[in-house]
Amino acid sequence: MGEEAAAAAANGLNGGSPGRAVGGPTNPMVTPLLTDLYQFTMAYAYWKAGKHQERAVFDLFFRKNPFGGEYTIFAGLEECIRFIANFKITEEEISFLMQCLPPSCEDGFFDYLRELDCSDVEVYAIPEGSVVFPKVPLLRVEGPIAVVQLLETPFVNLINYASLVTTNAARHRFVAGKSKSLLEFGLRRAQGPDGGIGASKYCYMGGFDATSNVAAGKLFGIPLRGTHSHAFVSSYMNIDEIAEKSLCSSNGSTTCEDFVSLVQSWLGKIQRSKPLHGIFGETNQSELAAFTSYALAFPTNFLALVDTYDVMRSGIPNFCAVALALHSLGYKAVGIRLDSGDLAYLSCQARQFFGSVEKEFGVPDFGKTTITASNDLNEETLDALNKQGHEVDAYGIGTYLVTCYAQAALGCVFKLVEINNQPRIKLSEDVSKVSIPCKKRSYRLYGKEGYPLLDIMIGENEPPPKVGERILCRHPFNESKRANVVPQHVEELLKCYWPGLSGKQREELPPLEELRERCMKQLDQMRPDHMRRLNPTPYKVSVSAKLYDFIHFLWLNEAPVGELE
Ligand SMILES: Nc1ncnc2c1ncn2[C@@H]1O[C@H](COP(=O)(O)OP(=O)(O)OP(=O)(O)O)[C@@H](O)[C@H]1O
Ligand SMILES: O=P(O)(O)OC[C@H]1O[C@H](OP(=O)(O)OP(=O)(O)O)[C@H](O)[C@@H]1O
Ligand SMILES: O=C(O)c1cccnc1
Ligand SMILES: [Mg+2]
Repeated sequence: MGEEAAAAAANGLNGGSPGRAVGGPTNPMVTPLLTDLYQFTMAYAYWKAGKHQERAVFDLFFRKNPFGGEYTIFAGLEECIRFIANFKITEEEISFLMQCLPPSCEDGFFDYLRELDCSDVEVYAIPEGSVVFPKVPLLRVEGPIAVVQLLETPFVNLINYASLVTTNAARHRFVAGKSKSLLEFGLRRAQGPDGGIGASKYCYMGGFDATSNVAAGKLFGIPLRGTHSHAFVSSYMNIDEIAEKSLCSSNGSTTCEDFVSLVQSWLGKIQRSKPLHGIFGETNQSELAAFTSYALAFPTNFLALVDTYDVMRSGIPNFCAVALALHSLGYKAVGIRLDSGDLAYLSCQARQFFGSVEKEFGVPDFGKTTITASNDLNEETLDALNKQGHEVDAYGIGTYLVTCYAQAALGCVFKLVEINNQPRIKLSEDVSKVSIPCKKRSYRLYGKEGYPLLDIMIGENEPPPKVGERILCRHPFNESKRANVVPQHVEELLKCYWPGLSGKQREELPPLEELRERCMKQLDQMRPDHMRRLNPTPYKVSVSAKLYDFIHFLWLNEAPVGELE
């Protein structure tokens, strides 16, 4: 740490911003060089023209909600703040940049880069974990144009996937329902290590209960959960492999010297029982060996993967034999995992079997034994299971969740909206791609029933909407779409997360648990028709009458008039 940085840390400052010191990005690959080359070439051109210190305002926003839905969850803000709080180009990186840029680039530019940090940058953002909508800035970044330009790529990178996968997780939670456990099992299928770590963090934010990813558990304190794999089951050849057979009872009062025989005697009882008789004959003994061995290792956490050989003819009766043996020693088995076949049918069959065991052997709550399902699950399969009726208590979801298979990217963009207090606009043939100019404020207006009605953007110096006061809200580009709103509650969306030299109070970065709670609460607050999977109602995003007029004035001003011959 350099002298200045050390002094800043000692004062609880980072880059001149008051508040608790902010640690570095989770991924050490997130450095100032994690940007596109053109950001550095533009920075040079700004510097060469003496324009690099001009004050610019950029908005970071997306244009369309993902997954065919009408909402998105905003995530990735903390990592952006961690990045700018520690933004410093090292001498080694400067040397590399000298090689990348043309030899004609003057040394003075590299001296400028050496001194560069984000102390003069201001970042206003919607709190992480919020429900957000297209066109409304998630971030408003102000500062000297050259440095803010360098932030474009890392900011968009840090927010795009984070928001996409959080939204994906929230959508899975919505279909699964609140009572089900959702376990993220995607690490092996994620797009590399960063994809895996990010997926675990943001799926938790979006409403998952736990992850199998141990590193994510350590980094973020996410609850860790897991079962075992088919390899564990098929690694056993027969029951004689188990050498250490003794198991102490749960209260420590007795020791069963031969747990294997106890399991076998319970299997015999299940086989001889009238109500269960006929469902199965001989079960697979190597599977029984695997389950018994696992129970000996984890008597208080016994959970078995039951589909290696045959779910109903082997896996379930073998599981029950081990679970009943554990029960006779005072333990309670956790449950089973199904990883193939018709999960609706098999979960119902398994539940029925557990119910019969409960009755037959008088084991309280055995019928409620947890059933976990996995195997290429996604929103559609969860929805199909709901429609068919099932008995699954927990889902382990990997590939479709973490790779965001249903949509490759969110498509966040970073657009210049003002320079030197002059509003700027980006035009496009496609109206939805026209940017909304000006340094703006955004508000969420709530109606009588407590639901958010719409988001409105206004010019920075316009008076904010007030509770009980009618305000005209206009579609930014469609003249005929407008509505008068009398809000019952008004929430300003952009808060100061990095004050630069403005002297404003900086919002603290809440722990992940709090972001998750915010996300759950916000989703609960939404009007149900915006949330439904099929043909959801679009949420309205609007601008004030004054901003509407200004957008269209600037549009006409900037767009050349065509000539027809
Ligand atoms: N009841 C159900 N309704 C709709 N989809 C289901 C149901 N049960 C399972 N699925 C899904 O159907 C797919 C079944 O996958 P697949 O055809 O590969 O069979 P499998 O059960 O995995 O067979 P295998 O034993 O060969 O692995 C998975 O995506 C799973 O999530
Ligand atoms: O199915 P996903 O949603 O990606 O969830 C994770 C999967 O990973 C594991 O097995 P893996 O897929 O590695 O092997 P398997 O399909 O042969 O069981 C597990 O059994 C799940 O099926
Ligand atoms: O713990 C599990 O069951 C698990 C973990 C990762 C992937 N598949 C399954
Ligand atoms: Mg699989």
